[in-house]
Amino acid sequence: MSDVKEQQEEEEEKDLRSVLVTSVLTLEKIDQGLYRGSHPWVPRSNTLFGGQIVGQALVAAGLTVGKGLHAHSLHCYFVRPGDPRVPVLYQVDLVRDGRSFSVRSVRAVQHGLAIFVCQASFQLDQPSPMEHQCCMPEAPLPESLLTWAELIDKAMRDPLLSERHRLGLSKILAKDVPIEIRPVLPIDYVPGTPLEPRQLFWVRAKGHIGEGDMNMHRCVAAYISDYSFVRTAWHPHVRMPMRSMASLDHSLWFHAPFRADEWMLYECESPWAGSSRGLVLGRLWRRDGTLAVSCAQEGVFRLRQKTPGAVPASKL
Ligand SMILES: CCCC(=O)SCCNC(=O)CCNC(=O)[C@H](O)C(C)(C)COP(=O)(O)OP(=O)(O)OC[C@H]1O[C@@H](n2cnc3c(N)ncnc32)[C@H](O)[C@@H]1OP(=O)(O)O
Repeated sequence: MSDVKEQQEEEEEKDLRSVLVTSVLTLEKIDQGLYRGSHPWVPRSNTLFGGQIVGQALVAAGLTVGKGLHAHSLHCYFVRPGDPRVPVLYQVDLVRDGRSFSVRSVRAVQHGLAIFVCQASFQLDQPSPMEHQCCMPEAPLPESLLTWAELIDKAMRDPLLSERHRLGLSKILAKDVPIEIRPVLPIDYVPGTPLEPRQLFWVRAKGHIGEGDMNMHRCVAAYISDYSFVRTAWHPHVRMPMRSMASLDHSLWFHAPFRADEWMLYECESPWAGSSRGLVLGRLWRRDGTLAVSCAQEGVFRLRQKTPGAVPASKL
């Protein structure tokens, strides 16, 4: 094969690789245990996407552990909104290296202040006869479902949709998110329709990641796991006007190997909301029914108090 053709093929292969791996989760090394991350995608809130910070922090921690160690859990707090105008610095503290486990503490900093802190633990592969898991919920296969974008496109063709909602949906469509979603349960295209505090959707990274490093698939899953997660707690309350919503913390446990560029079923459920907070629990399933990842997150929801005049007449 000629050099030019080989180079061309290499370039094409590179283009097919997920942008999550080639840019979002590629960190620049500044010094020992110090890394810099950039943000190719910024949500409409104009603060940094929590999943990106979690994913990048896990990449930074993983760069400091020995070969053969894989992330099995991490526990994070989002303490300040991230500023999309400047990069994020990740400072990794090598807390302990034991025979089986290595623990790292990561502090994400902008403008000299912590925006995020987390602890991550890595383990050498240690098979054990003690094994069990619960069952994957039943769901139609992803190939039989419409994508989120197709569903929104369909909703936008509804002649009864108001101009305001049409504009909102077109903004969602315009977002170039590096993940693909196929909802199993109905989603709230039209704001104001209360739903169960539950979500079920197939999800995978856009593009090809390949077998690669198991830690990279875990970092991609960390990114994906924050997408649309916390709003599960908001589903039954959408009629209450909201001033702001943000994730406060995020925890992940990795159970079995998986590929983040292959379809996984994301099961999200909110068992509780109160005190301006909502708790969401999640499970990422491999399509063969293996439980790959468990997650938990609490979010803060600041609602506008209804004025006494807003009480419906039927309740007076
Ligand atoms: C939703 C998609 C999922 C995501 O990815 S979200 C992105 C990841 N998460 C984040 O960026 C959250 C980062 N963390 C934070 O911003 C703060 O920790 C968080 C959650 C706001 C809590 O902070 P606080 O302790 O309240 O901090 P603060 O005093 O600086 O206030 C921040 C804003 O909240 C307001 N606030 C605080 N207590 C309040 C209250 N009781 N009632 C109404 N408003 C209240 C406060 O005025 C301030 O508002 P503003 O920003 O000045 O407009």
